[in-house]
Amino acid sequence: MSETTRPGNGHTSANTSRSSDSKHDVAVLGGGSFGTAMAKVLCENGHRVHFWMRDEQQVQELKENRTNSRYMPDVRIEGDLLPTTRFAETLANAEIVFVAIPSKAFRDVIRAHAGDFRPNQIVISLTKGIEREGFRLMSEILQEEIPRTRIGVLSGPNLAAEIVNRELTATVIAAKDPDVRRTVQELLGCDYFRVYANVDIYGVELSGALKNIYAIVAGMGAALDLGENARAMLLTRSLAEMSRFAVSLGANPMTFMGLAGIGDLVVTCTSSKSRNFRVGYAVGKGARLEDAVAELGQVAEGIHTLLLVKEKAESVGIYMPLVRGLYDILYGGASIKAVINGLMTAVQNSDVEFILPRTLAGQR
Ligand SMILES: NC(=O)C1=CN([C@@H]2O[C@H](COP(=O)(O)OP(=O)(O)OC[C@H]3O[C@@H](n4cnc5c(N)ncnc54)[C@H](O)[C@@H]3O)[C@@H](O)[C@H]2O)C=CC1
Ligand SMILES: O=C(CO)COP(=O)(O)O
Repeated sequence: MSETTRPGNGHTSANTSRSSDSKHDVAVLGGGSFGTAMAKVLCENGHRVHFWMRDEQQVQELKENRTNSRYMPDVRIEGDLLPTTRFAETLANAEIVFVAIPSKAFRDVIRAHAGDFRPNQIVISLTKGIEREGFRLMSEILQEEIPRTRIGVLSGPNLAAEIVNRELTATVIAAKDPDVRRTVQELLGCDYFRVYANVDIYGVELSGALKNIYAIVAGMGAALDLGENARAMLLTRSLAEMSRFAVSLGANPMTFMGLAGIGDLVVTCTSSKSRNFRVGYAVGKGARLEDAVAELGQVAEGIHTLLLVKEKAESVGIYMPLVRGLYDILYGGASIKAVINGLMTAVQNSDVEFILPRTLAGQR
């Protein structure tokens, strides 16, 4: 569908989809696919967007052509956009800061510039990953590095490639502070982008990171053409496994019924627009993992998240057969066929373990 005929696209130029009358200074950190998508929504909503990235060439291209062709070819960002490589300048006037830096670099970037954040500034993580050291989520890193800011997490079924075309999308803002939730809803919400609220920061953030693992699994399943029943089984057992893990670490199980849980799992496990799905698909077709990642040229967080979750699950004793199977394929040299066979012939167990605990499922 073209931009001009899309249902959510009742407008063709900047400022016409703004949800609130007032213009705010906002910052977006990270010039990749998702930073670009969020900068575009914010510009179209009429805000002044200070857009930080490390690459001077990208900044020049955005200034001259209003495009970021490395990550979003053919997409123009209209409106009040101020791209820069100067971090302090980005934050100086921003009321709210959105961070779209991959998890591997997240702490380093925030720590290096911690002094530039102001007390009470709102800082929202858009990143769906986990830090190796201490199994920290991005909001926990923000809490440690810039504790005097007000922190939130945005997560949901949000393929950047669709958002930049104004395809109808919903997301979740998770924050304890109602003012933070309201501010994000007002700044980002418009006729193609809806923002729902949650208070379970840990559940929203963890599910965003975990679903990347299952998108790789789903990509593999698609490459092998396992069938529709298998696709439904994989998706549902992925949900069971990720919620088992997250709930045992303190998340609210109900979060998995929402957009950040099942919503994000569905979109990434069924779409070839997901980079994690594409990596799984390539490996399922016989590519080596390194080649699949190199070919992608963008971040696929699930590759790293898998290692951390496998380690964590083993250390705290959480049963995660899909994580274990994917790990054996990607890092242990196991054949996909052998892993599938192992999963299908394992002890038969409970469907919904919040109703029938796994330990009781085999008893009569
Ligand atoms: N692309 C998408 O559809 C969505 C992505 N996300 C999440 O957003 C985060 C960022 O992903 P994308 O923007 O898609 O990745 P990307 O691969 O498109 O871009 C990554 C960006 O981070 C920058 N970067 C990497 N290391 C850096 C450093 N040390 N300092 C400064 N910049 C650095 C790169 O230069 C690049 O601009 C990931 O955690 C991803 O899971 C969340 C929702 C949707
Ligand atoms: O998180 C995403 C959509 O919600 C994007 O997924 P990928 O990182 O796999 O592209």
